Amino acid sequence: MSRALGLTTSNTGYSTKKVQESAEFLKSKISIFPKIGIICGSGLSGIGDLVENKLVIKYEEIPSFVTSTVPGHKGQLVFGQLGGKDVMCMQGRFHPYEGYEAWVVGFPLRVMKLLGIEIVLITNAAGGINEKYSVGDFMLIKDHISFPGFGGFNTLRGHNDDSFGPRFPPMSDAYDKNLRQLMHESAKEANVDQYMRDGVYCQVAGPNFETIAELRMLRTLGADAVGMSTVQEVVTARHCGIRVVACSLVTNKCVLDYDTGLAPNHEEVLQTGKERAQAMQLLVTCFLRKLSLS
Ligand SMILES: O=P(O)(O)O[C@H]1O[C@H](CO)[C@@H](O)[C@H]1O
Ligand SMILES: Nc1nc2[nH]cnc2c(=O)[nH]1
Repeated sequence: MSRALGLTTSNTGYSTKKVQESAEFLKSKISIFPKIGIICGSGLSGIGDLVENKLVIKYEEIPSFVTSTVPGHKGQLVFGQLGGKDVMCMQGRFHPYEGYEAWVVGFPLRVMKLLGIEIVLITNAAGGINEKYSVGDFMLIKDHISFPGFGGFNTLRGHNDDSFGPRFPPMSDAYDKNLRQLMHESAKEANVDQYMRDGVYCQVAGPNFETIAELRMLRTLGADAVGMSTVQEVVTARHCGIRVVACSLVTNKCVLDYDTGLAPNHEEVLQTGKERAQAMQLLVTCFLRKLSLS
């Protein structure tokens, strides 16, 4: 245990040895090395079900992978083809509120890097703060705010392995402009562009949903949607040079007024995921088809 800056932690950060062990294990199982990673958000694991010629590897089989404890997250990697591209798909992610250290949450992205992943497509379920958003809309993430990050819950905290990336990586270009453009074009082609928004994702620690006062504060700060994931994955990916495109599904409208009697719940989140699964799958498949790899 160490005590620094008022934060008590046993976190020593990423262990390159552990990342290498995970990557070596996966390399021994696969014969095709994809360049695209996909992360399925809550209720969106159907994207992984569409993968063809599947090789499924449960997280508990992979050295140093933890398990997904949240309903709607299957907890397995799927290798195969989607939209004509070789992909590695995470059906289930790790969240800070599950009790995992920040580096554990971002760990799979380092493993992706060693496997040769160049682009990661991240999805999540989020509550819509922007009053123009409707349930079922997609929000292409153009930027983020991370409250856990501000509080020191940073995936890059601890020893920096320079072979992955610099000590102080920029995040001004976290969400790749060209990939966002391609996602918009894909939305047109998939005929879902009327649901497509561009916005700022705000990560909170969870697992409780926000109070009304908190949501009003997030709105004032410029957040368009709120969730409990994604940022540790994005920061880890960008640190080691993986390009990122990320899309939220607005699964519920955040309640910003008192006395409505309305309250969010995870069942509603999963239900919207179910209802919008096909549209999200179409969008992702279209994007992959249009993507040209170097
Ligand atoms: O971000 P994903 O994993 O999609 O899940 C979102 O949905 C859950 C809440 O219903 C939280 O875990 C939140 O982060
Ligand atoms: N924090 C948070 N996460 C979510 N995930 C899906 N909806 C929500 C929400 O309203 N708030």
